[in-house]
Amino acid sequence: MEGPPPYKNIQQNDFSYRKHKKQKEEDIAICNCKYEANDPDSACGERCLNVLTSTECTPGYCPCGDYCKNQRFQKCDYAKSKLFKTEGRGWGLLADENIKAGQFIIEYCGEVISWKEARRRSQTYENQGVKDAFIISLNAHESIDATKKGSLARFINHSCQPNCETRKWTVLGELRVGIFAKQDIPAGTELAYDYNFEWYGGAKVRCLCGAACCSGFLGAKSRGFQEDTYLWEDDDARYSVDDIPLYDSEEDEPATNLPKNSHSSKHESNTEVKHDYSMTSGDGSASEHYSQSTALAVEQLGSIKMEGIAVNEASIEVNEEKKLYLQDTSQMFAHKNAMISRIRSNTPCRNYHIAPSPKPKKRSARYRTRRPKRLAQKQVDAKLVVQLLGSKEAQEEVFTNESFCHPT
Ligand SMILES: C[S@@+](CC[C@H](N)C(=O)[O-])C[C@H]1O[C@@H](n2cnc3c(N)ncnc32)[C@H](O)[C@@H]1O
Repeated sequence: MEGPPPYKNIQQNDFSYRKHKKQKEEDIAICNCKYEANDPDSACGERCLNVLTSTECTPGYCPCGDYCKNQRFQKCDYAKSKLFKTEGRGWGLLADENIKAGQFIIEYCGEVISWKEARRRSQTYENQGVKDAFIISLNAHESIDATKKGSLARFINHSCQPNCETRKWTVLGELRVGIFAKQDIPAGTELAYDYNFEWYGGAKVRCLCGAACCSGFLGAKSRGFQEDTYLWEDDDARYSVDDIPLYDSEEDEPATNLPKNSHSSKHESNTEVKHDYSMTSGDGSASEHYSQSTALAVEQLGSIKMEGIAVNEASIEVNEEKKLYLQDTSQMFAHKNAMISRIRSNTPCRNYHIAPSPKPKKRSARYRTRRPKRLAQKQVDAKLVVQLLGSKEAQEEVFTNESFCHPT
């Protein structure tokens, strides 16, 4: 049987992009554990101060010496696992022994690269037709790319009901990502964790994890995905109100009868919506592009494709919005390891459309309201209206102004 596409197996992160941090002696965390032969947990077990802060003990500094059990990343203290071919999800990893809840299974190794480099690479991989995503976020500034160099952890698939999870540990001054068991895992079971996949555009990949609670697509819970899905619904022809006149039924009041303040508030809200930047999918059909392609992806907001009119005026504000979005995103990444998705600038799915806007107002697409009814001039028979009006003053007022509203 044909194996997975070639990659270099590594058991420690690769630091070609930058040097490994040099830990200063004063920064080394030393626990106060004391090894006792009759208590195996005494040598840096659950109660070890370093374990409690997800920091590995530094060899030569740990009071337990060779008995220290808190050097699992450094010693590649992995659970046994093996590769297997899945149905529809490429390769996967199986537990090759019984694994206990909480056990360290394997490190997610790869090349440590900057966030910017991750973006650049993901675009390159996309262009090269790499189908699977292997870049995960390490912190707000860096990512781990296991595409060309990585450990077996790169084969662990996503599940919406996972038996594993990622955890970050500090090892010799550097942050590292480990895969840990969330529950007891019997030998022969597929290992899976929740990718927290960040979707920023491109094909929506069907999730084939098979869990009852499956969210349907990789990244379905991510902000980008949800906004995109929301906007697609908003643009659905069923919700279009472009051709609906100002008032819809006989019971509706004509605009001329509306109290002044209510008219102005209506106008205000219209203005607000008009000023809103609507980012909409240029081609709705792309949202239904349930591709099986799973090329790895890093967001590419820098290459936003703007279509429509009034782009110039709007662009400053859009950049603001973009900045906020990026800030949000990096903050999110500071808290979790996310498999990263990319905007594919060449897919129709992500054609941002900037609505014409005389004076832009900052509002998130998330809060975007439906497009307002068009303020069409209703043709009014003024004389008829006047006859129906009660007061003389009103009649005079209307006759005086009749020329303004009567059709000519
Ligand atoms: C880190 S790789 C996992 C290993 C990959 N299966 C392989 O053959 O190399 C992530 C990729 O695996 C696929 N994948 C993982 N979990 C999946 C799932 N639940 N449903 C569909 N595809 C999945 C997607 O293509 C994703 O981009």
